[in-house]
Amino acid sequence: MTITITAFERSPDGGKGLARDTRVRWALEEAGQPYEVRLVSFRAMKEPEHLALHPFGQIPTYEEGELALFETGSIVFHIAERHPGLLPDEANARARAITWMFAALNTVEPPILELVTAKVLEGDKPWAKERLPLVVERIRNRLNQLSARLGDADWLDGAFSAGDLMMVSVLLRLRPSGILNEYPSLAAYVARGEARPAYKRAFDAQLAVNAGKPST
Ligand SMILES: N[C@@H](CCC(=O)N[C@@H](CSCc1ccc([N+](=O)[O-])cc1)C(=O)NCC(=O)O)C(=O)O
Repeated sequence: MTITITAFERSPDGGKGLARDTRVRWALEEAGQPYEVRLVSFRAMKEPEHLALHPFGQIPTYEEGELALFETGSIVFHIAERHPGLLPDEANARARAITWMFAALNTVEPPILELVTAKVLEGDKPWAKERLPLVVERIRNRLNQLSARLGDADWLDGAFSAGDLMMVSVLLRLRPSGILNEYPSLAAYVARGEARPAYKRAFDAQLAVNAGKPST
């Protein structure tokens, strides 16, 4: 059955991989699954048709026959469950890879999103200058812990998995801040993810959508 995802008609970053449809595109490419893309405007995302798919009026969504999903973690897990290439067959290794998916979304991404909030949404608040260093400290704490665990391994737990796909995607959000470059082993880990042919196809596909469109 045809897989259809939704993505920004025009991504604020000009389609350079930070919007979360990249994670789903990457998973589908790793799984070798063809997919269609329905582009949605910011306005359309808040209209009933899209809200029926995504209660929070966001992208991405995933449709396949009668099934409609939202939340990139859930969508990537759904793809990984049904196609080889993203989760190990061995039960314990599979469970550990899924643990790393949750760790990326629940433990590493929140402080990174706080930085985006602190800078973009709260930057003009009188207390912003006081808050920002606290946010950065929480990110550095997590990155110290993550780089200690990764050590000199290529991936978080043996072969590349959906856990790495999610962790690399989360860390990519940090790149504009420059903080990632303070952790050479994590920067190299992210670069390994970006070097994967499946990631390159996902990135190029999103960029092509935005080519020639001024970023908002
Ligand atoms: N928890 C949800 C979060 C989905 C989400 O944040 N979607 C964003 C796009 S990806 C987040 C994002 C957007 C833009 C950039 N950028 O750099 O341009 C980066 C990331 C969205 O639809 N935002 C519009 C809205 O909420 O009204 C998931 O993981 O799927």
